[in-house]
Amino acid sequence: MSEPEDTRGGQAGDQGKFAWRAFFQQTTRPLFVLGSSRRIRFVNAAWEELTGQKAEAVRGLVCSRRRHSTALAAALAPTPEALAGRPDRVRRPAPHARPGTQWWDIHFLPLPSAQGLYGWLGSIEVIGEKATGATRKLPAFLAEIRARHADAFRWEGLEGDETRLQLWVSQLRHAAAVEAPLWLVGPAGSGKETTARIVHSYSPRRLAAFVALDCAGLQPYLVEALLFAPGNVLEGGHAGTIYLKSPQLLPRDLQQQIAELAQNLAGSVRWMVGTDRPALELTTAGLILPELATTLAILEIHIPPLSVRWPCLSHWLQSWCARSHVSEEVVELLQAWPWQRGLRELRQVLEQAHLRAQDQPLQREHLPLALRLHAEHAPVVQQPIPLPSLDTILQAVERQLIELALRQCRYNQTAAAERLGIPRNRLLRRIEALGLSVPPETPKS
Ligand SMILES: Nc1ncnc2c1ncn2[C@@H]1O[C@H](COP(=O)(O)OP(=O)(O)OP(=O)(O)O)[C@@H](O)[C@H]1O
Repeated sequence: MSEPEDTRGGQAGDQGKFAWRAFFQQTTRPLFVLGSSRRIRFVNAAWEELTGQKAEAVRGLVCSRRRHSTALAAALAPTPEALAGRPDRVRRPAPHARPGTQWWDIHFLPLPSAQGLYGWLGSIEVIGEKATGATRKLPAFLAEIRARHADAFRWEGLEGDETRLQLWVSQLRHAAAVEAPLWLVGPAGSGKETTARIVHSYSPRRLAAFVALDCAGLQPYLVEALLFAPGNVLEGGHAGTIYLKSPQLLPRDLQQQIAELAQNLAGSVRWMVGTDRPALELTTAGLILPELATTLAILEIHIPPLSVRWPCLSHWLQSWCARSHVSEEVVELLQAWPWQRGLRELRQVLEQAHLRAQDQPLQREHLPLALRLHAEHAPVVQQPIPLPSLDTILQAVERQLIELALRQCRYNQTAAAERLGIPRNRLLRRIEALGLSVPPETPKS
């Protein structure tokens, strides 16, 4: 086979060349030919149809899986086996060139020539359903369940008058409007996953599923299977958002695979992550692979501490125990507790209190004993001790010194004045001013 002159293969002068191109153009299977430098030499009409890309636009594109390769170039890159001159087959997530196709099975056929390896013929078989989750039609009952579920995840659960809350919600609203991966940072139980669900339910992918993978609770091989094995959560185009909880606990090779997957799937699924520390800190500590951080920590948003989220209390009460108001006293008790397990602990306490109250208004006695005792023994804010005036202190010191000097000198005033280093007249004036009563001089024994 001689080298084609253009990617569509239409204008060759030589009849031999034209024959294979015509054949390739007629087949409905998407085909492409890479030259020995892995550049695209030819694509057929079915390939253009599949990818939505024109032959002219991709001619010369180097197909490799380097870090800065486009998703399309990475998807078409020959496998190591094919590079070694052997036929090979690989399944890869379809790039986002055209929404819909989820997986590509690519067969690489090395093309020998008199000078060595001419390049590769690639043939693509599309696996999986068409249409992204956003456009896919759901059965009515599923759509209804999903809509009801989405109702539980609304901005109202986050909003409040506090400036910090408003700023936070405006960052999240921005995150909902864009496609970039979102990295949420906050301690355990602070509401990272719930926040991610809220952002998802306002995003363009809200009709598709929110898939949460708990990398702390699942064995790494299960996380790998859920993402990469046949029947994984990405197949079928149902997933709109993948949420990874604590990916820093995954082995580094799996983190690398996820980074590559996220790069390849950019545009067809949204990635969100929840960790207890910022991505940079986890990367510096060697817990998160830099590739994963640079791929997924595009928007990093921190969950505000519970102490500034109290304006949301009535909303939480409403969603957890169908009640929107509690007395000031109960609110004060709640605010005094440290809530080390965050909103998860608060939710448990309020749900239990609600059960104890049996539909009566929530009172102090419905709260757990530990919480009530804590409030009673909470350190009382100390009032500053009032200080005596400087004159009072100086006079007290002066009085003690004069009395001491007089006692030591057996109440001889002349000797006491000398001991104090002041004239006798001055000592007499000070004795009078301080109202000291001086006994008569005692004789030497
Ligand atoms: N805005 C909210 N409105 C109502 N409930 C919430 C909200 N945020 C969090 N919660 C509740 O608080 C609990 C903890 O939330 P979530 O699981 O989202 O926290 P997390 O930070 O992801 O926790 P972890 O890191 O331990 O997984 C859950 O029961 C959740 O329902």
